[in-house]
Amino acid sequence: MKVNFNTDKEFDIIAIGRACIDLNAVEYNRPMEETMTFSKYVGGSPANIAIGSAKLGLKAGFIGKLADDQHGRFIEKYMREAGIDTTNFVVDQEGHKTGLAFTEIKSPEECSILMYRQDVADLYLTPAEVNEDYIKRSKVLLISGTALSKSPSREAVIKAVSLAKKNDIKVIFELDYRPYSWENQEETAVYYSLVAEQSDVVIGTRDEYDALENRTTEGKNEDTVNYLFMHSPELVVIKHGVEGSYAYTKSGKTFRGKAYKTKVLKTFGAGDSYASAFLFALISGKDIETALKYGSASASIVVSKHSSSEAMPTVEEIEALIDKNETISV
Ligand SMILES: Nc1ncnc2c1ncn2[C@@H]1O[C@H](COP(=O)(O)OP(=O)(O)OP(=O)(O)O)[C@@H](O)[C@H]1O
Ligand SMILES: O=C(O)C[C@@H](O)[C@H](O)C(=O)CO
Repeated sequence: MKVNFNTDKEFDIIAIGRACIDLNAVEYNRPMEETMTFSKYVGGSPANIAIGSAKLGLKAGFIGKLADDQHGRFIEKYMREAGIDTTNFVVDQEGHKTGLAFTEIKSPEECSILMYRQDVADLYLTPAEVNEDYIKRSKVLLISGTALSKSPSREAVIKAVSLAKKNDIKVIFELDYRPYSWENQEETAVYYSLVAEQSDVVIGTRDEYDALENRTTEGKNEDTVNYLFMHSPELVVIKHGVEGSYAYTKSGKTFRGKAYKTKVLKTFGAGDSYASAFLFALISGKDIETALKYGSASASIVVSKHSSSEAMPTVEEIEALIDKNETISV
């Protein structure tokens, strides 16, 4: 079963949200207090997804706000050289800074991210900086949930969603829930449900859907999809870490994607690499079952490497892993 996209578009995917810096511990398998050196990469979930999908051959664009500093310029150059259209990046003129994410790798299972996101430029994107003529040129608009956490970025994203709907562009909502970005869970649930109900495809982990539904205990996938299918979504993807993922269609079908065996270095980056390859496969006309394999294989490759963005795999690497067929049974 496939998802249909508008074929006569210049861009396959335009992402909106943050493009930031990841500083990943070079000395790992220890607490960050003992890490003296970090490697710099472009980061931020929607930027990682745009980079991953461009590496797989999609034509990607980006809507976001960058700091007028060395980090902002590094991000723009890196993304442009990765083949992403960066013409709709706005450069902040009010002294806001680039978001930084320091990653701690204590062990392959124990990873955490220390975020510096006070007054970050990406959350100052305004509705006036979102351009209808740009969004109209894409098959897909990819929304990252964190961009809904503060105004004016929140309103900018809501405007982008309504422009996409007006122009018959598919809205993909990657929940990308980062609790520290939000005032409280009530607020998250309000904006997450507002955007999820208007989206065509929603992708998130079980925990993220619990945030969307404002639950304190783990919800059931069946209840989540029953709720979302009363609204716009035609496809809902729910990820369960190493236990794999499920894709549910409005027409009542369920598909399961199994995780692939790998030597895990760290766990972050899994979600972004999964989304980029899953969307690449769907937009390239592959069926949902195959798209789940692409997403899982891509994630399995990225968790074995040091970064999230730079480590995004090629189609050949993904297909080689799928062909090996060494899935994790849980
Ligand atoms: N340890 C692992 N080994 C192999 N594949 C994995 C592992 N962990 C996750 N994956 C793959 O990555 C996919 C997404 O992982 P997960 O559900 O943890 O998403 P996420 O929480 O969004 O990721 P992130 O840690 O980047 O926020 C899974 O469906 C699975 O296919
Ligand atoms: O999304 C972020 O802001 C940080 C990411 O770039 C980081 O690599 C990560 O968390 C990926 O899951």
